[in-house]
Amino acid sequence: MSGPSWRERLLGGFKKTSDRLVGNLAGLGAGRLDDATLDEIEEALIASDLGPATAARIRARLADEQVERGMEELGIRLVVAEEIEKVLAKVAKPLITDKARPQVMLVIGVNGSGKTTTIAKLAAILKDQGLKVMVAAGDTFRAAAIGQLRTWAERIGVPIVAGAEGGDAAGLAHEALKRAEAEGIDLLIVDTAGRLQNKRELMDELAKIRRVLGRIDPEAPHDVLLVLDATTGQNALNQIAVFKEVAGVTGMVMTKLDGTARGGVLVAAAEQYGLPIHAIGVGEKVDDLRGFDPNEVARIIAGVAAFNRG
Ligand SMILES: Nc1nc2c(ncn2[C@@H]2O[C@H](COP(=O)(O)OP(=O)(O)OP(=O)(O)O)[C@@H](O)[C@H]2O)c(=O)[nH]1
Repeated sequence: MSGPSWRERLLGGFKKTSDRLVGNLAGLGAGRLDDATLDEIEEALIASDLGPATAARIRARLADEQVERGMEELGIRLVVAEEIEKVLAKVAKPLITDKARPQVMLVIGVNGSGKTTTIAKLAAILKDQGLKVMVAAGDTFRAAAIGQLRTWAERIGVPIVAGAEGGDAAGLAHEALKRAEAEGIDLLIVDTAGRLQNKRELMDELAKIRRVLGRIDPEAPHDVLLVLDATTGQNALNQIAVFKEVAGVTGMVMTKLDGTARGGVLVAAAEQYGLPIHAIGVGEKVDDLRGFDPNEVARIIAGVAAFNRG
């Protein structure tokens, strides 16, 4: 084995986030934690994209603990880590892949969020675990999206169902599920178009795909996975609201947590929506997508990964 470990990648991936949070908190704990200082801490946490609710809770906890003089910066960060962990622990849920045969997973998200790459990563990981995986190029809106998924499918060695650009996505999903059933596939992952600028069209298209799949298997799709690009910050949070409304999201994957200072948005998304977060992406390689340990990620974000608990 060569290359950095997952932990090293995780540390690298959240470095900017962590640096930003630590930078925002720098020097704030040197004096007494009076109201003005607590306000500053709360603002620093919000500036780090953690979301207002988490920031307010951390403020309240610091105030509650009757922290008198000289609360060290490190002490504050340990509290921050604990609170982040609590938020993440509620949503960090592995993807369950034994719901049905074939299990149908609809993958949604705006163009560029990392949808295709995430489908490829998931397909590769689950194939490695011994599942028979098939992908369907349901983003018929763009020829490039179809081509990109095809390239990935060939590289990973999983079957793909794809049609022509501009084809009917629901028809394609139907054909894919029929084939998946006939070929004894365990998991069918269906890509979709993510045209958020036209909410009505997107809603109609996703509803049609669901309807068509449901005709073959009333339980399908078993999962509706939303892929979010962490670098878009607040915009990613808005996307959750829209996709929840149009598609009944069952879980999320957050990508591009590497090289962005916006990793706090993972916490804000968890806090605000409480939807399961199945995996996070910290790079472009297959191995860069995984489920996560809330304690580990919280400590990395808060910049206390090197310190023991307690
Ligand atoms: N750094 C980094 N890049 C990522 C990650 N996930 C995806 N990408 C990159 O983001 C870009 C967009 O990813 P795609 O998978 O093509 O996104 P998409 O949502 O399918 O976009 P369309 O194909 O345009 O619909 C690609 O260059 C990916 O390699 C990640 O976790 N980290």
